[in-house]
Amino acid sequence: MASAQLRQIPREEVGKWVIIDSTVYDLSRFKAMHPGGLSVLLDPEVAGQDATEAFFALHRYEVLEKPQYKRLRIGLVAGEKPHIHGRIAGELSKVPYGEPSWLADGYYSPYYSEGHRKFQKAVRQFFDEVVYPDAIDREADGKRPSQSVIDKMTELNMHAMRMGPGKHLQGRVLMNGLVKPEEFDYFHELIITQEFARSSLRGYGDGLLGGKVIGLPPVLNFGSEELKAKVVPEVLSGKKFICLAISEAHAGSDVMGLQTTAKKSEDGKEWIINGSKKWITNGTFADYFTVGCKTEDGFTVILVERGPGVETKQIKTSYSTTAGTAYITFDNVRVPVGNTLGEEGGGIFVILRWTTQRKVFGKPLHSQAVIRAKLAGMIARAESVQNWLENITYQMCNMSYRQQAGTLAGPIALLKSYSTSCGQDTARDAVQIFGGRGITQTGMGKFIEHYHRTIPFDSLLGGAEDVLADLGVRQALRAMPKDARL
Ligand code: HEM
Repeated sequence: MASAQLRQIPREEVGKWVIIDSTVYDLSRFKAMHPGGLSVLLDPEVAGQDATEAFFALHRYEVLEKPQYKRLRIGLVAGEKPHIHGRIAGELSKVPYGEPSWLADGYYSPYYSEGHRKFQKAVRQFFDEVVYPDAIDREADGKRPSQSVIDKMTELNMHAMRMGPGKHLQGRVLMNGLVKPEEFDYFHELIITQEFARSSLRGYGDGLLGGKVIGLPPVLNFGSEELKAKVVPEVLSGKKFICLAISEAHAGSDVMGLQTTAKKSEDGKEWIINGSKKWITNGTFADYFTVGCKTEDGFTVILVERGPGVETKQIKTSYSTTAGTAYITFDNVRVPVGNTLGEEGGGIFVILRWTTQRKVFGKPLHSQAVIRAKLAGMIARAESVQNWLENITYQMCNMSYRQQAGTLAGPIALLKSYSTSCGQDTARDAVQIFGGRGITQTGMGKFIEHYHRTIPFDSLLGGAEDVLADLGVRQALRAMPKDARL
């Protein structure tokens, strides 16, 4: 803050002005424009007084940071210094349980090295300074994330890092050289994912090539060399967007019930695709579509480039339009057979392998036991999810890709289901604690309102909660020893 240039005003001379956090504000010209009205500012407990407590009971800190309100500052109370702060770019929160325990003061973790810590700090700084301001603006205007943010992410190779460890990182400078490609592991990926979530704006986060995280792996793992050489660099440099187009109006998580068809042309050189897809993240602005199709042999995944016969329309969901959620129609779209990802008829393998891995009053309020009980539940849920997540990440760091697919699909499905159900419980509790503010899109409870509104997405995307939990249990049942008895 530019407090250094502000003049010193003795407390007894503050007169008609107002003090907030040892800073003196002249509200005379602002009064009539105050969104909270005039009368509150004329209240004898506010006008000419220290209104710090009253102010922070009603506003988020960021209100004071806005340039139009910064101009109302005229001085500092002599001999005092402001000490209240909001979000400080790049810094860790000191609020208990406000960070995963490995980032909390005095805690240890077997999973993270000094290198991970430096990496986390740099990623947070980047998110706070570059991503967060754009997230706020785009949530407000509903437009797709700014290309300038996508380009800055490209400079750090963030798009490539979001795909996890692997060959696609070779030869790249990651996070300005902070981590070598061969050292990048699943904990680095986890750090990026969690910093993404911290921006608190669910739709925007998905808008930042969220479709790529699920749409590109089938290309990387099952595409021909020719296809990869063209598509992967374009997508990882943020120049083109890709999305995963599986679900349909008739079939959500039920992949085998899809109705979009792909038939071979007479000369056998092309696929001809017809059908529609619904709820496709990034679809409105995607250049490539990883499409699940019904074919003669079963279910086949095919990469489609935007072109004749492909149409995308925005779907208005209860999260923001920044995610580009689309309804897509394919009308006799012709695609070279070389765009087949994996085996013809082998599509279920291509998709399931990825979707199961997707993660992804008077007295203070806390003086009431019922509120503390809610907080206890919220803390326990967040801590248990984080610990389970770190354990699975650790297993991933030590298993081959094949072992991960075989051993971890069930636990990941259960963890995904558990974490989104915890998230929904926590969102409900948070709204109860915040009251009306928790259902208001502006002001103090805006992130609670946003979270409560958007958490159901996570419980549905990548496999509905109940379906995934059942998948996890079925995998466990298959592994039951045949000779074990009670
Ligand atoms: C620098 C001084 C102030 C500024 C710049 C300011 C600005 C604002 C803004 C931008 C809002 C809209 C709320 C939001 O969406 O976050 C608001 C609401 C409000 N303000 Fe202020 N305000 C100031 C001082 C005060 C003071 C001293 C009081 C008296 C206690 C007050 C009482 C209120 C009330 C009651 C609301 C409505 C809150 C709600 O809708 O929940 N404001 N103010």
